Amino acid sequence: MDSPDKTLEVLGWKVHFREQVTDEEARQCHPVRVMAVHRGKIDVAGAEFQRFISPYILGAAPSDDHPTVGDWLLVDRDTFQPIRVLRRTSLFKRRAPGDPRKEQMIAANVDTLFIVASCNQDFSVARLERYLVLAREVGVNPVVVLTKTDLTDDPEIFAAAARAIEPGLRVEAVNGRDPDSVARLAAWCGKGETVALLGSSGVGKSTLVNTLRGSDSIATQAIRARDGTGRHTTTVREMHRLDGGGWLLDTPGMRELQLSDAATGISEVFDDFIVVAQHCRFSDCAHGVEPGCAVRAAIGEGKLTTERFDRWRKLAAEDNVNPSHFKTRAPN
Ligand SMILES: Nc1nc2c(ncn2[C@@H]2O[C@H](COP(=O)(O)OP(=O)(O)OP(=O)(O)O)[C@@H](O)[C@H]2O)c(=O)[nH]1
Ligand SMILES: [Zn+2]
Repeated sequence: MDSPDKTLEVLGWKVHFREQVTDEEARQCHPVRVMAVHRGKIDVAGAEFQRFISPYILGAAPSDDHPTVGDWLLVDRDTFQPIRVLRRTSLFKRRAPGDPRKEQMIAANVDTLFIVASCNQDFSVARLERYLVLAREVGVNPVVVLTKTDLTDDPEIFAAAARAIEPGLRVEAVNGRDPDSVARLAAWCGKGETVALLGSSGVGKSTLVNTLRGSDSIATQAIRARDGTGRHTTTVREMHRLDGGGWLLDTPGMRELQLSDAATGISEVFDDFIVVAQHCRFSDCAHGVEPGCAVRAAIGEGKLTTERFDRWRKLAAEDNVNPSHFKTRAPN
């Protein structure tokens, strides 16, 4: 597969996937992307076709990878039987409702995660930090999107607070209803790029999706009018085409995602604390009243802030799967 087909590129085919395909597989298989997952069948698109096929990989154990929306899959050229799932760039998953031991896959191969918040009283740095931790865990590039700029006199105050969370964090402020304003997000929504959105209820995710899609096909209004709760529900797991040539993954589970075992993500978002804490006198320092605490010292010198320290501690405490990661070194 030396020159990936243009059609595949439109679907999001990248070097990362092409490199995984052996010469023999290239002769015997088609790479296809899972566009939608239905009960008992998946909708896949390849270089010159789109069709429903069986989701079952012959000989796969229940614990093996099975295809989810966004996945790249190799299928037999003649039978369209799925052969294997290509290694993902990112995977959103959650504990299965009703069975915490099981994991449920939500979406694969998302390039960019739009973390959506609004420029009003709902804005919360702590919440943004939680979503950033999640993005790190999943392996997607996070972009903070601040909506409702038209409802505030000074969106820059919100943007500055978001940018202060970590160096280099991309923050874009938009009026979600205005296509010209939402065009700021075009860089991440171009040909073959896959995006997903996260954010709390009412921040403007559906509005943004509609503007990005250039249509009103995820109609907030109709659903709202019917159930009156203001809740918007998407019922199928599928990829949606964006105006700019990209893809949007907006599956039901996506919006309900919670932080679960975000240990790795927390240490990346708070790596400045982790680095300083390595200089605490005691390896199990709780950064409270211990003598020789480097974290307290850095806060005293104004190098670290109390606000972030509190958020770090809070997030770490919530991570009940692996509470020990608040300590910065493994116990000897
Ligand atoms: N003025 C203004 N209103 C907006 C903007 N974005 C969204 N809204 C409005 O805010 C309300 C909530 O927007 P939605 O797009 O439904 O929010 P959501 O995040 O999808 O909410 P859930 O479906 O509950 O998750 C709607 O009345 C939108 O019209 C914006 O940028 N400016
Ligand atoms: Zn300490």
